[in-house]
Amino acid sequence: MSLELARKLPNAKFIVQDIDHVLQQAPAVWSQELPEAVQMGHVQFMPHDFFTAQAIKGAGAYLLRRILHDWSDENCIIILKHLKNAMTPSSRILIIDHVLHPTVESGQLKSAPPPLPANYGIAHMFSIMDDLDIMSLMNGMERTPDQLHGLAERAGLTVIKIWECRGSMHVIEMRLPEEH
Ligand SMILES: C[S@@+](CC[C@H](N)C(=O)[O-])C[C@H]1O[C@@H](n2cnc3c(N)ncnc32)[C@H](O)[C@@H]1O
Repeated sequence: MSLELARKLPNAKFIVQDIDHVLQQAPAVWSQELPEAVQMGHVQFMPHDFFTAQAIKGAGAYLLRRILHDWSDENCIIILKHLKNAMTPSSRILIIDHVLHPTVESGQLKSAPPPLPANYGIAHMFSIMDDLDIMSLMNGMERTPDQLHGLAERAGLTVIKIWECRGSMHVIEMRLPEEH
């Protein structure tokens, strides 16, 4: 996803993190797909275990695409707390995952008009199937807006907005809570 964003945002800087043996494949892909970003130093590759402290402090955005759905709540809270400790007030975490839309409305997602169920019924099937897949494969889960708010709260963060996208994956924006 960073590669596609780098195409759209040619002046942005990206630091791609993953566990070492996975990350080793990234430079060749970027060099082939977007060599100008590599040549201009707009992308760096940094091995990182997200269960350890985040070395990049005060990034504009920490992007987690299809990461949290692999993990239990307890592990997600560890991942989020490490990011929280690296954030400044202008930083945000952008989580890209399926967001489960309850059939009885969520209040935080746009509902289908009656008589359809609030989540458009079968149109939401893929997210629910993905929820079952990820539970059986990884002991993970897709989450409802309330569950995402719960994770944020337990990690000491705030969900600012769930950005609804045309597909079934949405962008959940979290920030540090405002100081009072
Ligand atoms: C479902 S893939 C998502 C990859 C990518 N974000 C995407 O959207 O295509 C999950 C990624 O998490 C990485 N990962 C797993 N455990 C990790 C850890 N402890 N620290 C950092 N990355 C990890 C995997 O290597 C894999 O690349």
